[in-house]
Amino acid sequence: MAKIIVHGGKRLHGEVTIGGAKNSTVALIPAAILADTPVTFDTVPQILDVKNLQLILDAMNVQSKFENGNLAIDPTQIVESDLPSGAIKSLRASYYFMGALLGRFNRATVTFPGGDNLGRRPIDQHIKGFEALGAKVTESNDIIHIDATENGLVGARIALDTVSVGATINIILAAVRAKGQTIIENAAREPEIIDIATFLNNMGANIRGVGTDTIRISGVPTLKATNTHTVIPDRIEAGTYMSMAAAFGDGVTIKNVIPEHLESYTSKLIEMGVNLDIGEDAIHVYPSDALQPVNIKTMPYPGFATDLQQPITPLLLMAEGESVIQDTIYPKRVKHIAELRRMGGDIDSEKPGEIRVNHSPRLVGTDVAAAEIRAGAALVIAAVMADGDTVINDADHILRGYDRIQEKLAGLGADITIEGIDLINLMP
Ligand SMILES: CC(=O)N[C@H]1[C@@H](OP(=O)(O)OP(=O)(O)OC[C@H]2O[C@@H](n3ccc(=O)[nH]c3=O)[C@H](O)[C@@H]2O)O[C@H](CO)[C@@H](O)[C@@H]1O
Ligand SMILES: C=C(OP(=O)(O)O)C(=O)O
Repeated sequence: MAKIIVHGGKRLHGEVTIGGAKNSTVALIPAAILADTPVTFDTVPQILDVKNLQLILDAMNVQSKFENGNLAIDPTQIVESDLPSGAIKSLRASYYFMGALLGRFNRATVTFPGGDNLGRRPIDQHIKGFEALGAKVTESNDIIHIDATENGLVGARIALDTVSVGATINIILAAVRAKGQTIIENAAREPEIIDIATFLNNMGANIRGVGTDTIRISGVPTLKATNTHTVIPDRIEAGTYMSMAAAFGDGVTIKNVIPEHLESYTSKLIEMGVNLDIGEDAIHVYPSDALQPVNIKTMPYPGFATDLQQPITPLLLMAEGESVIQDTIYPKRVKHIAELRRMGGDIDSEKPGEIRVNHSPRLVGTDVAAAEIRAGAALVIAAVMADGDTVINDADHILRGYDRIQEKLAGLGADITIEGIDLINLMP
């Protein structure tokens, strides 16, 4: 496991450019196997999840080449094969191979996915969708078998019981080449879902209503790429740098953002008293002094993202009073709390799903561990703000989803090193 070492106390200033969204990229890569031509993406983030998805592609004889943010994938020689369970378990989004393989071969055998340990993460809604499209789903020894070879996939009306990003995308992937029309009701509306649909529609798919809670997909027989797809900017990475800049910056400009994707987040920062200059595709965060506490409830998009619940906590520690966070999506997403307390943060979660954050003007560096990606992001922010050195163990979780974090933070003036991983090839 990698370690991130931060010599804290250096205030941030300058510019940082946000990469392509992790949660788009990790769905776009499995979606690429639905194409009958090679496909290319740009502004792909340099993250461990991409590396592991490439290993999975490799096992299926799908060649991929990743250089300078450009990812080329050739699925034209794809074969069905056993997928590497280590790579599947290293990330959540490997579950998109269920929908994508189903769309391509009418069947899929995939190990139950991994990803961040945020409490229970069922996939019953994905399975409900596959079954509605005519697939038979069985599970044995942690492996899910999905089979629609007898009659093929046939469009259906699917009302999701829970608003789920993963289930919405997985059903789109399975339905895009199915016979007839599929309607997803109570669909998730995250910008990453629009990005996947844009990629597929540009290849000839017929997906309408994405961004609303009713999505209509008319199946098409073939998908062909004719241009490079640019991944949308990562709103969670942007929010992470905004929290850092507001808590410990002397003026930071965050470039390559879509401000509309961050509205529920920026409105909380403004409520706290953070001064922002929101441009067309950049946000400048001014240094802030007296910050007010706020209450936050995480909700599906366009609500406040659960993935920004942890990254905002170091900023809330600077507010003069008590802030209360309720994570309605993942009530057990609290792995940052014990670690922030060890750094001097007055933060606790005595009631399930409720986090209380109190004014803690001085954080001190120590040894901590990143139990998952956004808990890790909160620790990186706290480490930058803290007096002394912080060693963040288990940092692979952070590198799963933060593009070139050492380079970006060093560019803002932080003193950060990463050990235990070759940062160019992301190999141990
Ligand atoms: C790779 C990726 O894009 N990951 C994101 C995705 O995860 P993921 O797609 O796994 O999360 P979902 O949107 O599916 O989950 C939302 C809620 O629905 C529940 N649920 C979900 C599916 C299901 O079949 N049954 C069920 O009960 C979950 O337990 C959770 O409480 O959205 C989450 C919520 O915005 C984010 O935190 C993750 O960063
Ligand atoms: C929870 C997250 O990721 P994943 O769903 O890939 O585990 C995240 O990006 O915050």
